[in-house]
Order: sequence, then structure tokens, then C-alpha cells
Amino acid sequence: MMAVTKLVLIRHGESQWNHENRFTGWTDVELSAKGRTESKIAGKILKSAGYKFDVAYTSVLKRAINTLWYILTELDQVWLPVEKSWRLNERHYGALQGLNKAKTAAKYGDELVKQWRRSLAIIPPALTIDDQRFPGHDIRYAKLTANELPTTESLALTIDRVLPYWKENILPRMKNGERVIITAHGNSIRAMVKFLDNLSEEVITELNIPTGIPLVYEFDKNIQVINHYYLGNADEIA
Ligand SMILES: O=C(O)[C@@H](CO)OP(=O)(O)O
Repeated sequence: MMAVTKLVLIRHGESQWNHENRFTGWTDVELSAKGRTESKIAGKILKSAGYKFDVAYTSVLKRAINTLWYILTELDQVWLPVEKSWRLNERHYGALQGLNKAKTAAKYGDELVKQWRRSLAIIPPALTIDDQRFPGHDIRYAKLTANELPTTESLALTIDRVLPYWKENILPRMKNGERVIITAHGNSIRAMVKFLDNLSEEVITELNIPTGIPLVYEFDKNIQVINHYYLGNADEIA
């Protein structure tokens, strides 16, 4: 049998603002009751499939951090080293953060809103830096440089800040034989998946990541992707 290194990626369970259909981005909202249940189920699925991890990565947003905690609780691995980074945050949604997605689509049209949400390069409307939603006002981002602090992000800009973290922090641990779990966000995971699967712009535009379903990547000994699949119930994933 060829030696296989596995990586588990998982989008946080449903958040309060997923539930309310609001643009979230870097807004630090809680998991909903459904999201907490999804997170526990994800942990049970990983447990019953025999997963154990050596290190965990997550963002600095509580919906991803708490999802990880529920999973590690099910695995009886809450002791696991966890590294948190803003680089795994959701894409920053600029001036859209807080707005209702359906109302925004009614105002600006479905096509533009789809481009803001799913295209690679289209950048949502930006915040100004005096806006309370600008991350420069939040002490958790105090060490970021002026260039790193976003006022909005496209998927392409998200990829630009996720990939260095992947290459410099996560990949070396995998090369070292460590089993890695990452709990993150719809668009920070799309950023990693685009890179791992070398997806075209057309394909990534149509790709959605479901909440709370473990996505497993298998790598060969040279850390090249050989396979990927979701764990769990096929109907729920669809
Ligand atoms: O609001 C957000 O931050 C994200 C994830 O919920 O939304 P979208 O589905 O548009 O990527």
C-alpha cells in the first residue's frame, strides 16, 4: 500500500448570520443552534471513521474556532495544539458585511451579487477605514501591516493571503508526517481547494463548500494530491 497523508478541511457549522442570510466576512458571529449540532456531528463522523490529528489550524473567528472545539471534544482531543491565523479568515466582504443577501440581490441584481459572491476577481464594494467594520479597529488584528488590513477582498485577494500560510505553516507540518485538520470558512476553503485541485476560473466560480462536512484530501509521499472526498451522508452533502 502506498503511504497516504490525509488532510481534513471543514467549513464551520451554520452561523447566526448564515441563518439570517447576511453577508458575514470578518464579522465575528456565533454558530447557530444548527451549526453547533452540525459541528458535533462532524466530530462523530470523524471519530467513527477513526480519525486522530497531530495539529489543528483555524481562523481568528469564533464560528470556526468553536466548530473545531466541538469536533475535538467528540474526538477527545481538546488538548491538541491549535494555531489560529487571520489568514484563514473568511474573505473580507467590505461594505456588504451585515447586509441581507436577498435584499442586496433585489437592489443590485442577481448577476452582480453572484459575481461579488463567487467570481475569482470581482471585488465587493470596499469599506472606508473610519468605518467601525474596518479590521484596523479590532485589537486582534493589531499586528497586521497597513497592507494586510483589508477593506474588502475578492476570492483572488483571499487566495493571495491564504496561500503563504498554507506553504509556510501547514505544508511543512504535513511533510513532517503530521495529521492536520483545518476548520475555516467557505471562501478561505475555496482558496485552498482552487490551489490543491488546480481549478480553472470557470470551475471555482461554481464551487460551494457545505457547512460542517469534513472534506478529506489524500496526498502521496511527495505531497501531491491523489484524491479528495467528503465524509458522511451523500444526500446531506448535496
Ligand atoms: O457571508 C459570508 O461571509 C459568506 C459565507 O457565508 O457568504 P458567501 O456564501 O457569499 O460566500
